[in-house]
Formats: sequence, structure tokens, C-alpha cells
Amino acid sequence: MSGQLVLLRHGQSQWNLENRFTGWVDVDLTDTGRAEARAAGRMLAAEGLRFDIAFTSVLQRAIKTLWLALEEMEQPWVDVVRHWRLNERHYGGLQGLDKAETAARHGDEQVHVWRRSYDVPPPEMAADDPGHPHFDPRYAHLDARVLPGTESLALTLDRVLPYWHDAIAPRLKAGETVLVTAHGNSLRALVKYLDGVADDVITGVNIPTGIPLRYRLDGNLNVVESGYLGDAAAAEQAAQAVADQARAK
Ligand SMILES: O=C(O)[C@@H](CO)OP(=O)(O)O
Repeated sequence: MSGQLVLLRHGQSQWNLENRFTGWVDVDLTDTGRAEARAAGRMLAAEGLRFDIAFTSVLQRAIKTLWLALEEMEQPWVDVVRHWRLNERHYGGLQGLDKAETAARHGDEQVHVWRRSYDVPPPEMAADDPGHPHFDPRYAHLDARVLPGTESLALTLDRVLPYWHDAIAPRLKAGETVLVTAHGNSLRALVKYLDGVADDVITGVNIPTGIPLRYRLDGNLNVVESGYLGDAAAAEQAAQAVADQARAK
């Protein structure tokens, strides 16, 4: 038995538009982002996909993208499970900063290391920073020791994987069709794991907003095939645009 998995990055957010490091900051979608989410729903509907369950983070840009896609698919009844482990990678002290300005200040190379290296985290957010997840009521039920003040992709994968194994993988093993609507880097972590991407190769992987990435998996959840829905060249171009966001002007 094999399941189908679709990974969907949220549509354009306000801080994607403003080119600011976002991480765990809970910014909303823009009108363009809402349109991207609906377009993703139409692509999924055109493939005849019917989801058994959908997973998302506790950040509104992913939650609303999921709602809009399911509405467009006329599948608003699908069970939705939100979990903090699917949140974006925590961007530490870079959250809120302009990406190109940060590159102008620290150099393109340093910012590329912070954005895309596998195991180098950005500078840590101070524990008494009012923006730290410790002060956010949505995480109040959690052991404070699991709440990050910064994360590399490796640390992001470490906190996504337990949720993958406990909640998502069993549904796929049961042959269900599963939608995960999340974020650029929490999805890069999953892609690294599913495709077995090497540490030095994942640095070149970028996930575009609002374009569904479909996986067909075998009974052991090995990848049989995967690819973006719609126009492959458009997906490639959109991924390149993400890569280029932090070049100093
Ligand atoms: O700011 C962020 O949280 C992420 C995703 O938008 O950005 P980047 O692509 O630079 O990792």
C-alpha cells in the first residue's frame, strides 16, 4: 500500500513581499498570497486529489493557505491538524531584518550561510526578547526547553521529524492522501529527509510559494516519484527567485 503526499509552501506573506526574515513571526498573507493559495487549490483539484487529512503549522500564513486551497478544492471538510513542529525555521536575531540590507551589511556569503547552510544557525534571539516564543501564549503548554531562539536547518529537521514519524507517516503508511501546508525551511527539512538530499546539496534547494510538490511513496515511504504540479519551468523560476532574495543590491 502506498500513500500520496503533497507539500505546499504558503502563499506570499507580507514579509515575503517586504523581503524580511520571518521565521516564527506570525505575519499574514498578502492578496497575492491568497491568490496563490487558491491557484494551488485549483492545481490540486485538477489532479483529482482528494485528501484524507491535512497538516499545518500554528502560523497563520500556512493555516490560511490551507483553508483557501481546501475551499477552492471544495474539500472544506478535510480534517486539519495544526502543530508547532511544522512551523518555519526560527530565524533568531535575523527575524524582522531586510534580507538585502543584511547581505549588504554582512556580505552575501555570510547571509547565504545563515539562510541555506545545513548546520549553521543564525545569531540567537535573546531569551528576554519580547519576540521570543517563551512569551507567546500559543506555546505556553510546551516545555520551555523545546522552544528555539534560533535554528539551523539541521535543528529544524530535528524538531520536524518526531512529528513526521508520530503523526504524518502512519497516515501515509495506511495508504491515505496527505497534504502538508507549511514553510520554506520546514519543508526543505522534509524534502531533505524524504529525498535523502546530502548536506551540501540542500544548500541549493529552494521551495517556491504556493506551488504543490507531490510525492508518490511506496509502503516503506520511499519516494517512487516526485515533482511540482503545473509548469515545471515556472516552478524552477520561482525557486530561483527565492534563492536570489538575499543578494545585496
Ligand atoms: O524568512 C523566512 O522565514 C524564510 C522563508 O520566507 O526565508 P528564507 O527563504 O530567507 O529562508
